[in-house]
Amino acid sequence: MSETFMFEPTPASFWPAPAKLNLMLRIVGRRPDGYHELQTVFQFIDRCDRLRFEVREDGLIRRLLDVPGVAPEDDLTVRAALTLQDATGCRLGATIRCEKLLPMGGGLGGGSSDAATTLVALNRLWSTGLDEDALAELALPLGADVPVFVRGFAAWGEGVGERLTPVMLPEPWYLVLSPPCSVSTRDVFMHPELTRDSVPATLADFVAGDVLNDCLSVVRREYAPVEEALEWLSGWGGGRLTGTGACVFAVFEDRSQALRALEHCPPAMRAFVARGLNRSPLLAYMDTLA
Ligand SMILES: C[C@](O)(CO)[C@H](O)COP(=O)(O)OP(=O)(O)OC[C@H]1O[C@@H](n2ccc(N)nc2=O)[C@H](O)[C@@H]1O
Ligand SMILES: Nc1ncnc2c1ncn2[C@@H]1O[C@H](COP(=O)(O)OP(=O)(O)OP(=O)(O)O)[C@@H](O)[C@H]1O
Repeated sequence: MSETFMFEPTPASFWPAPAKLNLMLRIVGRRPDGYHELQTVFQFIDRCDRLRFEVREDGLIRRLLDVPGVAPEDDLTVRAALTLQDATGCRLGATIRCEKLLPMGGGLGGGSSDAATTLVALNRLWSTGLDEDALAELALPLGADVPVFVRGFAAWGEGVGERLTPVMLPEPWYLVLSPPCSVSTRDVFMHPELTRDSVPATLADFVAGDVLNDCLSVVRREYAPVEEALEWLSGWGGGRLTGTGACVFAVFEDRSQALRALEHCPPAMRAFVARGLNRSPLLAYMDTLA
């Protein structure tokens, strides 16, 4: 059996930073600043990074655990905390402990979600009192995926992912494969052969089964492990790419079917089973603090 990591509930003392899946992704244009205009459907899954925050009186922002290959000043949790300090003039600081369980460069949005959880958590712990719209505005410059994690609802996304319309979707089980490679979002968006002029779709098209991801052909050509994962999933009803990859996923109506597929997963492939969620575990965690 492959190396697997099953879902473990996030202990109550941790702030969760859940992963997302892009259930479809169309690239419908390019802005003058080079960013691409997208249409996408975001849904959360119940697999999360785990964060803890300690408020400091000295105003400093400190990171407790290293994220491999990411300098402290580039860490999205640190940048999110500094952004909130700047925006509010808050003189408090924080020590941030971020336990990474989500693969990096996987298209699961782990770094973006860490940033969103930091904004939401420190806004509460520092009593800075920003509302959701203000936090989402601070979120966007940190990354195109950060606003959806701040808002916490499965969404139809347009623009660069900041124009979000909440959607209620089925909440199936997913088998997520994490191929042994990291895909740079920037490299995929820079690729000369990327499709950039897809005909815009509607949410109704998605619901009717149009689950195209325009990054797929470039990513499967450039990254052999992604291609291998997709080939394997073709025997289980077919796989899809999330974001720019590298992770791919298949959809199952119930958990036991997903677990059966997981048991047959090739040994070299890291994989896990997760539940689709229309409401983020971050919001559920906030409910427990009320
Ligand atoms: C592919 C998605 O994950 C889909 O949800 C997101 O659009 C990417 O979001 P993200 O990782 O937060 O991306 P960012 O950190 O904002 O951008 C990384 C790089 O990807 C390119 N980029 C990103 C998003 C976008 N709509 N067009 C782009 O061209 C830009 O070159 C940018 O420098
Ligand atoms: N706390 C963090 N956790 C993960 N990555 C971080 C963090 N801070 C900065 N980064 C940088 O952000 C990059 C993207 O990380 P992330 O794990 O979000 O990728 P991703 O899942 O492909 O995201 P997306 O789907 O949003 O493109 C990393 O390669 C890393 O350089």
